[in-house]
Amino acid sequence: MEHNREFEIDGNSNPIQISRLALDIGGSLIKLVYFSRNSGDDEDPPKDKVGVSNGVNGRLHFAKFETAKINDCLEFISANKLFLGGECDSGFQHQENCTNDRRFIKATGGGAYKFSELFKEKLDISLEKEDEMDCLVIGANFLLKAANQEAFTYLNGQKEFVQIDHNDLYPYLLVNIGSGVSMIKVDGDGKYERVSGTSVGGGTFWGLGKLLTKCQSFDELLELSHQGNNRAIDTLVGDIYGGMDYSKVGLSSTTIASSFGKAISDNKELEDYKPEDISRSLLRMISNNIGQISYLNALRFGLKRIFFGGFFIRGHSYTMDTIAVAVHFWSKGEAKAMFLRHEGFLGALGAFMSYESPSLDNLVVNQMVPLPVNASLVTDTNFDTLKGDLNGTESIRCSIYRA
Ligand SMILES: Nc1ncnc2c1ncn2[C@@H]1O[C@H](COP(=O)(O)OP(=O)(O)OP(=O)(O)O)[C@@H](O)[C@H]1O
Ligand SMILES: CC(C)(CO)[C@@H](O)C(=O)NCCC(=O)O
Repeated sequence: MEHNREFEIDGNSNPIQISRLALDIGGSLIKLVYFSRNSGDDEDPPKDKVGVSNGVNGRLHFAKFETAKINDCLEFISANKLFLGGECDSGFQHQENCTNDRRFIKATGGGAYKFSELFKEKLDISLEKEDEMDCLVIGANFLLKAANQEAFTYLNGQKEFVQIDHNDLYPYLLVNIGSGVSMIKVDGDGKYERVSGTSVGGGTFWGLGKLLTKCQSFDELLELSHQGNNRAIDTLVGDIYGGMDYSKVGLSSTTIASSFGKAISDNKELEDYKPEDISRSLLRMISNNIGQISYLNALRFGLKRIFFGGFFIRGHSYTMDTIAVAVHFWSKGEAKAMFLRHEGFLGALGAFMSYESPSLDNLVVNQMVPLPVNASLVTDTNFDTLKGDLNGTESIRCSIYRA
């Protein structure tokens, strides 16, 4: 059990009980959300109106694995017995008492179809499939309503949390930047339409970046972009206009006129460019493009708020800044780009929320209190297969109760 502190025997020697695991198996990453109930007496369980205990306290945990390393994920689930919850879990029973022998976990994303057999074969688990878009919307609505300090704006390096008025949440545009990008107009709980998408997304950044820079990991590529200068490769308006702005149409000399445009005229080979400059140009090109398409879709439907999720963003300042500037620029300040702390976990959370336990009519997760320790979504760490990377240490205190 040394892989993940959350599974250690606690101070009272009570094993922490894991119940309810959900997966989002995407083109690039597998996201896991699971609930561990508190081991004992540290907090009173939730009570109903007449004071009868009707729930359990615990923590929501988040972890992720590269889809290409799905065997690490299977090993993680197996080693930590994450599947013991599932249907057996009522949220109230001890797992030892569970007599149900059918094991299933909720799963969404394309991989829920692609890897269904693998889960059956290796873990004897059935994946109960939930629609990817349904899950994204459920996850986003849930976070926007239930979580403290979930949505924030990012402008000029400043992060500002946005207070969401539950009565004035809809409509909004949800832009999920995964391997590809989905744009979803959300009108309410379960009311949405996928209005657009683009194949130029996170997979494009990582895929092209890998080819062009020889980086071995996404983190390395992202890290490189910090030190790069996109002007080394991008053609700016000033490069075309002899250093001047093209002010008649509102283009300053520093605006990118053509991403990677200098590669044509420079007469250089790939090796002559610094990998950090390539990474920066690529990140800027893709973020800009997504910001612009998002704004155009918001405009189509008169939406003022655009929430961006997906693991491409990765809490990365330059990515968020570029997207926010693009939305601000194209909308002339009318539309607002907002980001979500749990960016990449929307789908997995949606799958998690879709459990219908026979003994729980309505599942409600409340008391979302981000933990001050280990709760940062912006600390970049290297991928650790058994812990999941970055958000593997993230957990949120919450309660599950019968509504
Ligand atoms: N450790 C990582 N390894 C690979 N890609 C990463 C990593 N961290 C962030 N990314 C970025 O996140 C993207 C995947 O995001 P996300 O997990 O939200 O989508 P997905 O579910 O895999 O994709 P899709 O929904 O299109 O199937 C990658 O394409 C890459 O740009
Ligand atoms: C195919 C999905 C939905 C899989 O998550 C995603 O990668 C995506 O939205 N791609 C963009 C496809 C398009 O609309 O062009």
